[in-house]
Amino acid sequence: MYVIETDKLTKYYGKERGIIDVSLKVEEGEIFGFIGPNGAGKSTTIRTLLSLIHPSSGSAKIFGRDCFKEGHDIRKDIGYLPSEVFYYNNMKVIDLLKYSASFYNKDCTERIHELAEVMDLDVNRKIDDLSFGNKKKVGIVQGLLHQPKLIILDEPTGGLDPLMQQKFFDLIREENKRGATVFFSSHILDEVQKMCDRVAIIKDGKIIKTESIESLRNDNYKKIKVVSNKSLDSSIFNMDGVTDLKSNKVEANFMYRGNMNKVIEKLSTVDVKNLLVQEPTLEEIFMYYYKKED
Ligand SMILES: Nc1ncnc2c1ncn2[C@@H]1O[C@H](COP(=O)(O)OP(=O)(O)OP(=O)(O)O)[C@@H](O)[C@H]1O
Repeated sequence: MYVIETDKLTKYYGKERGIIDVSLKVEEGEIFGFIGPNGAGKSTTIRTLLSLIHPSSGSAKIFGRDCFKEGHDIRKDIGYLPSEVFYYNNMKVIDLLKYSASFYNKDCTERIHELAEVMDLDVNRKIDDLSFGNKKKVGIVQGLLHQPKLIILDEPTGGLDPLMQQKFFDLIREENKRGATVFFSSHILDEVQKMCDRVAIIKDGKIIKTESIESLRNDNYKKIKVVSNKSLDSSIFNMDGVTDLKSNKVEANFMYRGNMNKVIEKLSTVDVKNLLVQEPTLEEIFMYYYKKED
């Protein structure tokens, strides 16, 4: 059984595209990244999973149960951290957290204080008096206080300083070790790379790739630079697997995905002065997928 399973999940806002045919499978215990630029459909997918909005078509299950029929029950085992948090400002932090805890059939008091300590949050202050970052911390404690089985994070780190981001990531890793599955939406590649086992890339409402971070890195294209001692006919590199070929009289730069021996064969006709084969950065890998689908 998958913790999250969607099949061709589609949401239109009137005529406006939200998401189209989003099919995802998230396994128990994974930290699953969901990455895409602004407007790609990350929040729409999450809000649909949480049955905060209804899909136009397709299905979604969490813990094997239908999100739309059983949303109310399922949510008790989900910790959700929205990208923006809004509160009744004249409440004290502790009162808000106790109120949130009252939705669950367990005593969360100890966990509230543990989390507040880790996140360096003064629970006796009024929400009104908190900075944006501190309000975000309230959201984090609120999302985790009931020790959820599934944690859904929508762009969670906005507003947190680097130290707090680090503490937050450590906290999420601990929750994951405890057994929680994590669905982590972000447009920040670096944090996805550090945190996640697998990642789905979403663009213009559609999933364009689902892959482990490791194989995204390993099975991907290489950046190749060839410098020749003599003038170089770069058209020899017009072959399957080569993209972005740029050249001048003695130099060729290109991306290559395929059997390296084929490149070496071509190089045997060149008087090579220098050869550079580089792994692309994760950023370049993502840009490659975004561009390829245009
Ligand atoms: N309430 C709404 N009414 C109309 N269109 C909407 C609504 N909410 C989202 N959309 C549209 O749906 C698409 C997906 O938006 P969504 O907010 O899910 O993207 P996102 O990947 O979460 O982006 P961001 O990182 O900017 O939050 C966008 O084109 C957006 O304009």
